[in-house]
Amino acid sequence: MPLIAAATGGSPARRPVWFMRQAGRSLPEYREIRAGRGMLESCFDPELVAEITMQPVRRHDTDAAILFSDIVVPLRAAGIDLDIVGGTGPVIASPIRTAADVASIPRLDPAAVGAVTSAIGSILAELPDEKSLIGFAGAPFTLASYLIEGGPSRTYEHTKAMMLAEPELWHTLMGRLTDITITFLRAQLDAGVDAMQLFDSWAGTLSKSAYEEYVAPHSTRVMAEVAEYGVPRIHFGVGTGELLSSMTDVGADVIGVDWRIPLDEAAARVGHRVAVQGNLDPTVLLAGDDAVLEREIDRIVAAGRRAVDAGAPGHIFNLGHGVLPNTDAGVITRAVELIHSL
Ligand SMILES: Cc1c2[nH]c(c1CCC(=O)O)Cc1[nH]c(c(CCC(=O)O)c1C)Cc1[nH]c(c(CCC(=O)O)c1C)Cc1[nH]c(c(C)c1CCC(=O)O)C2
Repeated sequence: MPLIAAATGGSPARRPVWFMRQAGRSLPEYREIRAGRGMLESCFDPELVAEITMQPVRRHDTDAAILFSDIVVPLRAAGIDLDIVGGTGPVIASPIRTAADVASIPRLDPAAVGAVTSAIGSILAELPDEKSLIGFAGAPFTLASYLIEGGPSRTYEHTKAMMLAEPELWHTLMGRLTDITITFLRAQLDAGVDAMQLFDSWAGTLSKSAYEEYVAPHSTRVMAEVAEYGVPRIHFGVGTGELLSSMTDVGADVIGVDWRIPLDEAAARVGHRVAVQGNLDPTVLLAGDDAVLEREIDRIVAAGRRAVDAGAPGHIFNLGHGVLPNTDAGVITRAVELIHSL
């Protein structure tokens, strides 16, 4: 599998590429199959999960499928009242702010994500041998930010207030979310996913010292509790240029990089200890200009080569964040062809 080879210092048969949010609104076949069905309800329908996961692999020939699910699926499965609102994201019915709120967070019974694990079985049966299935979970900090703010946020003010002013409560909350994340990942790993990605999408809002004190111990526990499976552990966040080395220290095998920092510089920041994944700006796919697409893909491929020449174990091509919903599916296919041809 090219993705596994690139993650582990091997020689991939071709340059591996997949895109965050490759399964989603950019695909007409996704919009059709999701019509009239809620996002969360879809995530608990094993046939739908398997079908949507496979759609971008069939259409674009990416080297990996990423499980169609969401970071709040294990929270919902544990019994937390929340919804995913189109155009907004996760919305929590009662934000978690007090000690009583934190104490009320349930444990996750692996049987409650049986729809996810059964979908994984169907996907693995259909996925060609050379393609990898990536499982994922939200990291404890990013989950905590949704639970505390009650939804998306620009400032994360309630989250940071709890972290700084009530550190004991914060660590109790993070401990519970860490348990849920570990259970969700282990269920996917037991079902046979080939690699996993921990999404700490919003960790970039934190200073390095806050990340290391309030977040890293919990993400370290997540990574340690899945290490025995021996599958590549990818760690990603947006705006995390200053955190890359701390996010590697928690126990990543691959560091996901957003578009703000060149891949070779990112690789140097982590001492070439781990493979790099990224990092085309998702808006490049919207520019509507083939020459721009070629030039920008060339730039990423060249930086990835320099990273590997300097000692990084490998480069997995991806975007710096998810595919934007307005992206033309044909442009994504063209990008994959280009990346494979270089
Ligand atoms: C922060 C976060 C969330 N969910 C996720 C993250 C981490 C990744 C990241 O940083 O983007 C993870 C996620 N969510 C989804 C996937 C599927 C796999 C894939 O990447 O293709 C993955 C990996 C499907 C989804 N998750 C969501 C959609 C869109 C819902 C729809 O199609 O109706 C999809 C395909 C909903 C969602 N869920 C969330 C947001 C911000 C949104 C978007 C809201 C919107 O724009 O409507 C929370």
